[in-house]
Amino acid sequence: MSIRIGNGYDIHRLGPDRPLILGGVTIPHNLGLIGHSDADVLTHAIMDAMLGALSLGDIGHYFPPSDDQWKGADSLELLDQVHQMIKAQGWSIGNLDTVLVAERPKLKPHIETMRNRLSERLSVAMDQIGIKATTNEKLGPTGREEGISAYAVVLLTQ
Ligand SMILES: Nc1ccn([C@@H]2O[C@H](COP(=O)(O)O)[C@@H](O)[C@H]2O)c(=O)n1
Ligand SMILES: C[C@@]1(CO)OP(=O)(O)OP(=O)(O)OC[C@H]1O
Repeated sequence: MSIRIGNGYDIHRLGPDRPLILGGVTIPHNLGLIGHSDADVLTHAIMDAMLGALSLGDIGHYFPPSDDQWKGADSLELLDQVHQMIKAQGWSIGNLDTVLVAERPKLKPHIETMRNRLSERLSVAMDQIGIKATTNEKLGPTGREEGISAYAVVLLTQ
């Protein structure tokens, strides 16, 4: 068996009149993430980790923010495309693990829903999807609630 590992990171600004979508799940909050797409920072980090594992570049290469085609894009649909790319090369997801950095809202009540949504979308078991949340102890841009960031590590097997 061959294995490959990749990591991904993303951050998006928070602002009013936007939904907060994380891992394909809309989370009730007074602020949402701003982006050209739906700004699902968790799914973006996961896609970059999947691409990185196979040295395929990053999501901006495939879905340029300058292209109107991706305006308001559902990041789960982009995830489907990235998943197809890795499957086309004969790779499967071994597991993935992620960290969400958000001062607010409390994400713990939504983590199982996110894990479930992503495991269904990627056709893997829930125990292959790790999602953790932490505050940034009020430090830096995430600590000041200017944005939410996400880190992801993905292991691929062949
Ligand atoms: N947005 C968040 C941030 C954290 N949590 C949960 O709280 C725990 C403690 O967080 P600290 O940053 O104070 O270490 C963390 O382990 C998460 O379980 C959360 O639900 N939502
Ligand atoms: C998926 C894309 C598409 O515009 O989403 P954005 O909302 O622009 O988010 P970002 O993480 O800044 O860049 C990735 C883009 O490719």
